[in-house]
Formats: sequence, structure tokens, C-alpha cells
Amino acid sequence: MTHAANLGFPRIGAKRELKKTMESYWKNEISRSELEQVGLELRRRHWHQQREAGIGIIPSNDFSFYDQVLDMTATLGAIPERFGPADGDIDLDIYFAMARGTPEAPAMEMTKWFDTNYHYIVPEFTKGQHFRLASNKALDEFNEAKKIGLTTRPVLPGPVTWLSLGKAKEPDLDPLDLLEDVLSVYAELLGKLKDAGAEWVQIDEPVLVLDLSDKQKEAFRTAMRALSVSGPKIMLATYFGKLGDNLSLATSLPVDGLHVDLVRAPEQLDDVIARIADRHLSLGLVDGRNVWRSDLDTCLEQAERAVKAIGADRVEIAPSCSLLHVPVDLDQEKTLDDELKSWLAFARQKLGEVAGLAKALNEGGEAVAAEFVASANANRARKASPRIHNPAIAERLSRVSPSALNRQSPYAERRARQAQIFKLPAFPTTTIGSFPQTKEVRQARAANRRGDMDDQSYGAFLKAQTKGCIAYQEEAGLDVLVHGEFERNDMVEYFGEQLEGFTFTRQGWVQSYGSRCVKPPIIFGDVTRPSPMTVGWSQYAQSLTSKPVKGMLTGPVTILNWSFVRNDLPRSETCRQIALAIRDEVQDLEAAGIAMIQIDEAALREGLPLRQDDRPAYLDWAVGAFRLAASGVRDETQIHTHMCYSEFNDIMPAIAAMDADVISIETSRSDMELLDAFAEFEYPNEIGPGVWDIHSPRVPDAAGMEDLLKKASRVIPADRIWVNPDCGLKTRGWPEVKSSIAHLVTAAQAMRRAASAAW
Ligand SMILES: CN1c2c(nc(N)[nH]c2=O)NC[C@@H]1CNc1ccc(C(=O)N[C@@H](CCC(=O)N[C@@H](CCC(=O)N[C@@H](CCC(=O)O)C(=O)O)C(=O)O)C(=O)O)cc1
Ligand SMILES: N[C@@H](CCS)C(=O)O
Ligand SMILES: [Zn+2]
Repeated sequence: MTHAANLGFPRIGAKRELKKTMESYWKNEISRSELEQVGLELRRRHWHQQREAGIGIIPSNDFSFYDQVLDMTATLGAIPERFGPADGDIDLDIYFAMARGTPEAPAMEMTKWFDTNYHYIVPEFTKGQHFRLASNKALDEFNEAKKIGLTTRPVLPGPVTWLSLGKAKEPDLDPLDLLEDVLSVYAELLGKLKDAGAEWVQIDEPVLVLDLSDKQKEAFRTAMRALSVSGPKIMLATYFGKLGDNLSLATSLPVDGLHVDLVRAPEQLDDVIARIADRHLSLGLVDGRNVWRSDLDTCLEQAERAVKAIGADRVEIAPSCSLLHVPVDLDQEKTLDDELKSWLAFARQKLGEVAGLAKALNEGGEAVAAEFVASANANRARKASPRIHNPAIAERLSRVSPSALNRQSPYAERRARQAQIFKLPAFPTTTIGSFPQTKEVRQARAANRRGDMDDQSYGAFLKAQTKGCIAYQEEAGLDVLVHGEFERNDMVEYFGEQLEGFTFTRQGWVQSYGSRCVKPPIIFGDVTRPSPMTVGWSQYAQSLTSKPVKGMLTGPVTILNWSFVRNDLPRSETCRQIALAIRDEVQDLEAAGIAMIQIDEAALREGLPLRQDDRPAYLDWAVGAFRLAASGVRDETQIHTHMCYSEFNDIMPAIAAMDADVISIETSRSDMELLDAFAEFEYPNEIGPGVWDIHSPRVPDAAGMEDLLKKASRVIPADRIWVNPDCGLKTRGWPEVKSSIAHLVTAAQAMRRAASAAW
């Protein structure tokens, strides 16, 4: 019999219960046991829902109070020294301190999980680091599920992925050198799981879809040999891409099963079948990264090929990856129109598809005929729907000339003209765009949406917020101001709501990091901009001050990468459509007198293909889309961009090719290390390296920021450096913001004094 399996369920809760409870705990409003109780209820609810959906192989330990990689770090006792003694207990408070930092100890670094909008906490390694089984979370959750009659398949991030994603804190340490010690803890944990009754474990090794070094390949052989000795059977899970040249490695490892992603890489099925030998094969057929209903007939045809080749008993049907990356339940959406809704599937609906496919294999097509027909009809209707095509857009795009991707003059000329106009001091200070999205702001928006606050009152409220923010920035002594983004629920969703071809959900939350969630808009059709989206707010803010106020836009690549994108058109085409809409907005801002315009491309790197070979083509169209959006303005208009991630080395030429006049980047958590890439590449334009880690509630002092700026000015010419935080301030509270900005301005002034003394 073929089993229906799941690799991971979204843990935040259909109504973001976990988020709300965690945030209450952090504010000391509830006790730890109340927090733990909500965790338990969510796990139970999700197990029940999976069972009800017809899933036979249900995961445990996919729940997390912050992040599954941090859970593994805690399990292995890999606590950085600043959070307590290496052999001390790891309780929830130390765990949260590692994730969020404390006044004394900066948080551990956080970065993007492969090519998703999910962030994990980066493990830290030192020489001679001692590992020990420091948490029984995986075991406890397995036992918890057993109490409700479920023998789950516990999930663990695998040792090679965990080490590969971590960071050595000493220059000549290779994390993989720690493998042996780490493996002994994994083996101990697997032994305990087996003793508790676990028949299988899911070991997640998504690095198997990356370009691997010989040392990583060898680490896989060592690791799987060690783990296969005495624990439960291993389902080795790979996802987010093709195994490619790692296929023979993956199929030579002593594991009992292999999960492959057949949504991203359907072409690998026959090769995998040919090499699977006597292992179980888990077919990732239902898209765990997007919200479209599956083409069940095609999925069934793929599954039948596997069953025919290796027998039903060794085949599992599954989503392509954990369902962490999609919203929980489409049935909660009461305002989406029926036609659009019929095209979609969220986590619970996807599990229904997985179970339906397994049933079709086990009982024959008649057993699920109605479901399959409904699905095929919906997909057919989607293809034929007049709502998805707008011929005028294709026609306009075909008329875009190559010159539309170039500014009028080279950067050096623009720089001179802009310097004359803006007359900024050395080390100009600015922020990235958003100011605190306080409870008051969110509640006003929620009241307006419910109809409890009329549009006029809501507009007046937002104007007052903006006015207060401009006054505050002037008082704080910032040089380049922003309007504060109070009118925006999210930097992508806000634009999605105003563009044609997009739809949005009410409850389609997806975890981004910790308690923070996003509601990615859904791009279902050709994109157009019916009217200006931001001009009124920028114009209003600029009318309040004589200092420049940056117009604030989200770039086309980021809108694309942070949305659920239609799967019936190449992503590059959809991106060009969005770029044209943003270009129109940029030109309208300029015409309205906005002299600096920031186009955020926070997610440009996130969309970078995981394999080197696929990268040039992506970078080519992504940079082209940015340039199309940004280049329709005069030389005097200063274009900024912003990116909040900390790996630039491999895409420096592309970043330079974007040709933004100023780029602000996240650097503070990595101690300015990544500026080396800008220095080595001799990045020609201006740079604002973040000097304040805004992901942590910690207030950085002026001396620390000054140190970071000094480090920056050792590698970047001082007259090209801007002073700003790592990212927007929407998640912070006003008191921390005010203290931190006062320190930031002080640090910039100190740098100016030192520079004028030296000149
Ligand atoms: C910069 N980042 C972003 C990413 N992706 C995006 N799509 N957007 C981003 O900004 N990826 C990388 C990083 C990740 N960082 C963050 C940072 C902050 C958040 C965040 O704050 N998320 C909020 C939700 C934001 C939002 O949509 N708010 C809405 C709805 C607010 C709400 O919950 N309203 C309540 C009522 C109000 C109340 O009582 O308080 C309700 O409707 O029930 C809004 O402002 O209108 C979060 O809450 O997690 C995300 C990613
Ligand atoms: N302008 C946005 C960028 C976040 S990446 C903000 O400030 O929140
Ligand atoms: Zn950012």
C-alpha cells in the first residue's frame, strides 16, 4: 500500500495563535506554562488535522517556538558562550535569548532559509566545541503524539545541513571538522527515539540540492553510516531543487528512504527510480512553495510510474517540502471570490490532495473520481479565464527599448549633479523607510478594514502619524527623511493590493521569522497599475519639511519573490510586468517633486537559484527588471536601493549593475565583514552599511556604531558612506528607536569630526 506522508505542518496556527502567545510571553503578560500549553494545543490540533486529512505518515518535531535550526542547535547543546555556560540547562528563556538577544548578549545571526522568505538562526562554531544532548524536545513531542495514538515520524535537520548552514567564529575552523562529535549526539538522540517506538525519522538534508564540495560529500557518507547503525529507519529528505550531480551520492547512502522534490525538478523522477534500489521513495508531488491547486492527473501519472517500477509498498506521496511555506487553511478565506478560490490550495487542502493521490493508487481512480474531476475542471477554467490575460501589457512590453534600462548619464556625472542639489554632510544619516508599526497603527487599520473607522478618519490618523514622524526626524537631526510607511500593512502586500492581476488573503499568514509573519499576495494574472500608489503620501511628507524625503517603493524582484506567483507564465515575464508598473510610479514620484526615491530589493538575493549554473540567467532578468523600474528619471533624481541580507560576495557584479546611486545593506550582525566584498569589487556608488541590528530589541550604543563606521571606512572611501540601520524600524518600539537614532546621529557626527580633522 502507498502511504500519504507529510514533511512538516505550519506551526504558527491558522489564526497566528503561536505568534500572539509568544509575543505575550515576551512582554511578561503570560507565564511560561501558559505559553507551553498553547504550543501543546497547536501540536495536537495539527496532528488531528493531518490524520483527518488522510495522512498516514505524520511528522513530529516540526513544531518550534522560534526556528527548527535553532531547535537543533539547542538539542546539540551548541550554546554560544555569551548566553551561559556550555554545560548549563537550555530552557526556553535561554533559547529566546539566543534568537532575540538580550541587553548584554547580541542575538545570533539570522539568515534566509535557502530560497525562501523564512529565516533561520545561524549556528555558531568554535574550535574544540563540546556537543551534548541538551534538549529532549524531539523525544518529548514524539511521546506527546503517542499519547493521542499516533506514531509520528520525527523530523530533524540533518547534521551536514546543520553544519553547512552554520558559521565558524574562528578563521581557520571548518564547521565540518566538528562532524564526528555532532554525530555522536545525533546517534544518542536517534537511539532514544527508537527506544520510544519511532520506526522512522525524517532527516532533512536540503543541502543535497546545492553544489557540494568533496568534503561535504564525504561528510554525507560518514554521517549516514553513523546514523544508520542503531536508530530508526531514515527517510532522507531533499527539497527545493534537483539532486542533479548529487543523485549518485544520495542513492549510495545507507538510508532506508529518499524524498525528492518533483515540483521543482519533475525531470529527475526516472533517474531517481533507476537508482533507488531497495529504498523507499517519497515523491514530493504537491507544491509546498506555492498556493495553486495541483494538476492531480499529472501527479498520478508520475506516482504510477514509481509504483510500477518499485512497487506500491515502497512509494510515499508527499508535498514537495514542509508546508511551513504556505498558509494553513483556504477555508478561512471568506472574501476571496469563488472563482479564484477554486484555483487554490493551502496546507490543509494540499494534504487532501496528497491523501487523494495515495487513495487513487491504493483503491483505483473511481475512489476519488469526484475530487479529480473537480480539480481538473478548476484548473481548466483557470487556464481559460479572461481574468488572467491582458494583451495590452504584452504589447507595451514588446515596445520597451533597451535604452529604457539605462539612466541618462553614468554614475560619476549623476553623483556630481546630485551633490550640488542635496548638499549633504559627510556620513549622511537616514533610515530605511518604516517607523514603528505600533499597536495603535495596526488597530486603526484593522478598524478601518472592519468598517469601524471611516476612510476620512483613518486618513487623518495616518497623516498625523506621518507628520509626527517627520517632526521627530528633523528634531533627531537626520539628514534624509522618510515618511514612515504607516499606511502600509507590509511592503509587498501594500503594493499587491493596489495592482491589477494580484489578489490577497485575509488569513493567509506564513511565518517569516520567530513570531513575525507575512501574508504574501497572490499573482494570478497580468499585472498593471491602475493609478499611483504612493505619490500622495510622499508628497504630503515632503510638504512638511525642507529636508529631502525619500519616496519609498518596493522593487519588482522583491514583489515577485515575496508573492505567490502564477505558474502559467515564466517568472521573468511577470517580473517585467511589475517593473513597468513600478517605473510608472517612479516617474510619477519624480513629477510630484520627490527628488530621492528608494526602490527596495530586499529579496533580490533570495530568488537567486540554488545552483551556480542557473544564476546568471536569473541575475540577468532580475537586474534588468530593477533597471527598467529605476531608469526613467533625470540624472538629478537620486535612486536608492536597499537589501537586507548579508551575503553579497557571489552577486557583486549584479549589485553594481543595478546602478543605484545609493545602496543600504544589512551588515551589523556580521560586523561589517561583508563590506569586504564591496571593497574587493571596488563598488563604485554610495553605500549605507547598516550599523544597527534592528532584528533585536537591543539598543546599540554610539561607540559601537562609530566602531562599525570606522571599520567600514577602512574598506570603503569615506565620502561614499551613509549612516543608517540595517533595515526598516517597523518591528521596533518608539523608545528603542529614539535612543538608537540619537546614538546613530552621534556616531555620524563623531565620524564627521574625525574626517574634518584628518582632511
Ligand atoms: C523585511 N521583511 C519582510 C519580508 N517579507 C515581507 N513580505 N515583508 C517584509 O517586510 N521578508 C524579510 C523581512 C522579514 N521581516 C518581517 C518583519 C516584520 C514582519 C511583521 O511585522 N509582520 C507582522 C504582520 C504585518 C502585517 O501584515 N500587518 C497587518 C495586519 C496586522 C494585524 O495583525 N492586525 C490585527 C489587528 C491589530 C491588532 O490588534 O494589533 C488583526 O488583523 O487581527 C497590518 O498592519 O495591517 C506580524 O504581525 O507578524 C514581517 C516580516
Ligand atoms: N522600506 C522597508 C524595507 C524593508 S526591507 C522598511 O523600511 O520596512
Ligand atoms: Zn530591509
